[in-house]
Amino acid sequence: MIELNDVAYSYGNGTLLGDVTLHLAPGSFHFLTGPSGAGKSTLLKLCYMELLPTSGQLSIFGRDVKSMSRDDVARTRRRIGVVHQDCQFLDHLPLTENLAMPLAVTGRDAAPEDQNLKELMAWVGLSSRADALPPQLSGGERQRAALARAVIMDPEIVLADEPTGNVDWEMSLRLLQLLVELNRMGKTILVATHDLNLIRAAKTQVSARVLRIAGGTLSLAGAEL
Ligand SMILES: Nc1ncnc2c1ncn2[C@@H]1O[C@H](COP(=O)(O)OP(=O)(O)OP(=O)(O)O)[C@@H](O)[C@H]1O
Repeated sequence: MIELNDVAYSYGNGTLLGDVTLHLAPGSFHFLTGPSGAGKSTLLKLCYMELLPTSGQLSIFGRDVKSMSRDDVARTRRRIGVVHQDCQFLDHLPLTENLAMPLAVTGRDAAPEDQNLKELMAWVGLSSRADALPPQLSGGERQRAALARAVIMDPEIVLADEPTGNVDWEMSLRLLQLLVELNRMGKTILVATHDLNLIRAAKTQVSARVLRIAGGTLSLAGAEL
């Protein structure tokens, strides 16, 4: 689904990532961990083509990103759902309208009474918050809303950057459960997280590979996980 071969990335002030090789197979579940500032978000941005490699090869759904036109990139991105670290919403629009926004962009039905939208709200446990404005949501509600928005286009891949940041343990487990359910539906999942307890909890439920990024390189995490 996503293949990085000897990918390096630099923001211009020295190499942040060097020779990173990563293959995300269809239906796989990966965690990406490592110290703050190691480059987890950067690697996710490469997987979403928000950034392009400084060198090396990045292929998504079998196509080298270098050969993609702007339209190809837009089409490819629709097949990837992203939960951003800061999960921003349009504060003046109710939650349902925020979640329906990706549908509206592609000209699909975005009405609040849309059945898929209703089911999605129920799936993340936010049916009763449909009319709430984003600033009225709790941290856990925002994170669940961000996950719902990421999957509204029924993507094949879900990339989540610290999806359990700023929520308590109970809510972390609930969010993990949603990610596990998505994986059981066949979606390929990549989650960047600091939370080793979350990874341990996940490993009792799914066969997840844990990668650690440090010093610019990617390796399989140790036996402590
Ligand atoms: N747009 C940018 N321009 C320059 N440097 C950047 C930019 N974005 C990130 N960096 C730097 O790149 C490094 C890696 O950042 P990144 O956000 O990928 O790390 P991370 O592992 O996700 O960190 P955290 O766990 O704290 O979220 C950091 O030193 C950061 O300051």
